[in-house]
Amino acid sequence: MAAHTEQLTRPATAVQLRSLHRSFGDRRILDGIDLELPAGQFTALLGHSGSGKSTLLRAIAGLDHGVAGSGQVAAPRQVSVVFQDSRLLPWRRVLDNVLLGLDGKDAARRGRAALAEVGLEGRERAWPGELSGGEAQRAALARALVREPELLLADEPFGALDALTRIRMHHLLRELWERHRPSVLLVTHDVDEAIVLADRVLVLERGRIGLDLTIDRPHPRSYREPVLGEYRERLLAALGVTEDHR
Ligand SMILES: Nc1ncnc2c1ncn2[C@@H]1O[C@H](COP(=O)(O)OP(=O)(O)OP(=O)(O)O)[C@@H](O)[C@H]1O
Repeated sequence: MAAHTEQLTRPATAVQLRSLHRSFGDRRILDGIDLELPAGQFTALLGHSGSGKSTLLRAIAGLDHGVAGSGQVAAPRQVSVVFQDSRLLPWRRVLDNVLLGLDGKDAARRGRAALAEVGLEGRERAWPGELSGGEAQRAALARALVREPELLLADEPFGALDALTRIRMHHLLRELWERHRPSVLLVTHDVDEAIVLADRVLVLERGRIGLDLTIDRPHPRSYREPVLGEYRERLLAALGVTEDHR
């Protein structure tokens, strides 16, 4: 059985993984991961398709009960997860989706404020089917943020969006992070997305963290900054992408 997720006692550290293993049948996906994510850090996780990024994220979220494995996972109690699709319930209006499971007199006001923060003021009573892909992901972000998570786990949240919407969402996510300062772990297959958004980029490789890179550049960053090219080269090399493959 997978290890139980417990609350960390050291608030300076958001996530602590010790010797994390996960397997499906006889295929070992995560092979002894040791990792610490400091509180409030924006981290991206890269890796080839099938390298185990989502498996790692689900282990941190405590969403992998029944998966074979061992090791320790410590993570905050307040965790929100955003996926590639918004997972809004189609039969509930946007605000009701954001508020799902929230109690308290203040909940509706907080939900409206969260929707305003992601640029969806006035769409509270819309049905999810009336939203564009980008708007639906905005609503998913509002639903995540209204819970004031200490840790935001995002599994390719912009993977299904067009290039322009994606860039707008990058700005939004970074802005929201600056305002709320949760720890973020963003799973992506997009090297540029990782470099522009995150202050630390991890590469998952053969079940381990193959590269742990600090991106020490001020924000906002542009894709075209030449200095980011050096980080890109290092990450692409870690992913095994050489000039010949581009
Ligand atoms: N429930 C499952 N049962 C069996 N195998 C699984 C299961 N979930 C994932 N796997 C396998 O584990 C490996 C890692 O999957 P995972 O989804 O974590 O990779 P990923 O890096 O997120 O991939 P992608 O970038 O394509 O989303 C894959 O080979 C996948 O087929």
